[in-house]
Amino acid sequence: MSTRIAFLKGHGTENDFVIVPDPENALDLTPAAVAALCDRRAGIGGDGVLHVVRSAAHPEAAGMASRAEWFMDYRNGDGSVAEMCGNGVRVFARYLQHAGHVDGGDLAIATRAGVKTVHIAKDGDVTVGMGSARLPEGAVTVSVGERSWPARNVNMGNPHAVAFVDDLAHAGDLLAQPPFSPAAAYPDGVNIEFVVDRGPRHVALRVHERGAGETRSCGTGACAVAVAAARRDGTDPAVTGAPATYTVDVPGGRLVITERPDGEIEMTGPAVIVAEGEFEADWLENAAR
Ligand SMILES: N[C@@H](CCC[C@H](N)C(=O)O)C(=O)O
Repeated sequence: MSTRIAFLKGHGTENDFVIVPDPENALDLTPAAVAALCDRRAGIGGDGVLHVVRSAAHPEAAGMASRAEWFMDYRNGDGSVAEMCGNGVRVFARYLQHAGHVDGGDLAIATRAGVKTVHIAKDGDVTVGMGSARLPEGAVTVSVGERSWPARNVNMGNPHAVAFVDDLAHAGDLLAQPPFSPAAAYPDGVNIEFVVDRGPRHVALRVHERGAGETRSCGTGACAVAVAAARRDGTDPAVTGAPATYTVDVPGGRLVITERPDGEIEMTGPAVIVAEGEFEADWLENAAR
């Protein structure tokens, strides 16, 4: 019998992840292995993998080890690497609590987009200090079928294009990557959010995630949407001097995003562990061939 490898399954607003605890970074999680784990028919199924590694044991995170014991080595469902995952970091924190590595309250988690501060509240929600957004200049256009929309380029550590539309149905089938231009705006690909208004400082989105297709939620995407909406609505905290809070409905639930005048963004939402189990190392090796 081959070695058995522990995993958990979790989600944040139905953005779902296979969680692979690997404190000493001993597993060879190739892109093909990640894709096999995330396969919804032949694997465990998920939008991505949360590879849980001690920062000191990972070459990309060793420099953050003094500030954050754990590194979220995030992979998209197609096996590609991403800089950051907003829903993932909440679920990662929930896993650390579930496994007894941390109590509730405040902790820090290393990501490829830097160290993120996390607060696990007694009521169950998790709040993440997401850092600040970058807003690269330049017009961007996204298309679905015959329709095109101007989009705002927002970088939350990972790249986003935010398009305000009249009706989320106009976004059509988001399984395939919607075309965008100019290509040079996003040399490494992009996550695309389509957004409608629901009320004052209340919006709803659908998203095509780079490396995963249409998902039920995207935390960094919700932050990018709140930032774009604040610039559109004249509530940019850097201009008004007051925080701007947006409620962002996603197909899988609701996230609340606050941007402060200093640019810092906080995201609050649920994080749930739904199952835990084991898979055979041999299965993964064969599936990843
Ligand atoms: N679902 C995530 C984002 C995951 C990474 C993204 N697909 C990318 O490639 O940048 C979130 O909640 O932020």
